[in-house]
Amino acid sequence: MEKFCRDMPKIELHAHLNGSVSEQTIEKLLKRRAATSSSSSEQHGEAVATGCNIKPGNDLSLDDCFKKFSIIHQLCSDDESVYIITKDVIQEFAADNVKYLELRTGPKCNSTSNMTKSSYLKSVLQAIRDATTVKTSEIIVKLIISIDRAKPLQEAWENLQLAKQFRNFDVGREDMGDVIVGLDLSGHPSTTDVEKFIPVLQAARESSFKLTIHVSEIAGREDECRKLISLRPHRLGHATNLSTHPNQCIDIIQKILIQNIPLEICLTSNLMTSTIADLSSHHLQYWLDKKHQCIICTDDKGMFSTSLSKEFILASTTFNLSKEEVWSMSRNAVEHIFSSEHVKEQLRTMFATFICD
Ligand SMILES: CNc1ncnc2c1ncn2[C@@H]1O[C@H](COP(=O)(O)O)[C@@H](O)[C@H]1O
Ligand SMILES: [Zn+2]
Repeated sequence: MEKFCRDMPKIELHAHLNGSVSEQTIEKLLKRRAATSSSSSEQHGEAVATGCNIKPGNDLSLDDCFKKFSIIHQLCSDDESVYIITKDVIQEFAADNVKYLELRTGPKCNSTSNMTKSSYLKSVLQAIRDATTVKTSEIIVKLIISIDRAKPLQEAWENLQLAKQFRNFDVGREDMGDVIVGLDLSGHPSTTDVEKFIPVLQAARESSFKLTIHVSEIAGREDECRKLISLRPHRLGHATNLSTHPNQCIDIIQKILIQNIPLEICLTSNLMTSTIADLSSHHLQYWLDKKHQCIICTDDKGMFSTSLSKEFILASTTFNLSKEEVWSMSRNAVEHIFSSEHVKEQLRTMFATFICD
């Protein structure tokens, strides 16, 4: 099964750029910083001492996880490092037989390095172009712009503006349509007052962007989830706590089922952030029993030392899935990508002609 999961073509639809940075790339960035600056040695020390990877078995909280994000953000605070991490992340997904990747990130600025949100985004897009236009590349990469729920509303409007401005940036694959395909709402789930973002998400929808929203990653977020689902998002991230108290959330569960909104499932992430007690109680089983569309994803492969193959292996061992079931979960993700019918058709053909034993 392990070989099968590694060899099988895969579709990754929930991967945060900065959370996907591998240990090797972090080493590379630390060396680069050490070579180019002497004043930031404190930052190196902090990053190295804390370690950017969360090791299995640690008693972690989402707070720890978000502290680590801010360390990675400090390390990737100039255009060149943003370019490096994007290229590396794409190559690592490609090496894991990911054939289509929807990477997501929130544009950032840094006055010390003169990085603007716009230059950040350009660096990401140039790296997508350079990583995917080499002859050996078989991966198609699209971008989703993240709105951080912990940041001010103004930032969300700026992100939408940037998404519109750069949606058809030339990444050398005109036949594949726009490179920016959607918007995401994510960030620390304990921050409240997410309703304020609804008009931005609505406007994004009206501009033909697809929407994916992190919902119910922690308990007690049913009311906000109800409001966000009324936007009719195209996919949902996590939805961890809905099935834990199905009676209180039955209306939400019904909506997800009736509107057929696929769920992006991130097993290791949920386990490591302790938002589930253990894998056997993971909500994937609940939704599979209802024959609902679930997409296996990594969330933050660097942060959680995982890969998409590892997530499929974990799903198959935890929930006793056969090779056929694993294959069809991977194949069916094609139907939920944010790209055009033309791209879907290419991926359908790729799956149909792939020989996997
Ligand atoms: C673990 N569960 C999670 N829940 C919510 N938001 C998460 C997340 N994992 C990652 N992010 C969001 O993605 C950002 C890092 O990527 P970018 O800097 O945008 O590339 C984090 O700062 C957070 O806002
Ligand atoms: Zn996420």
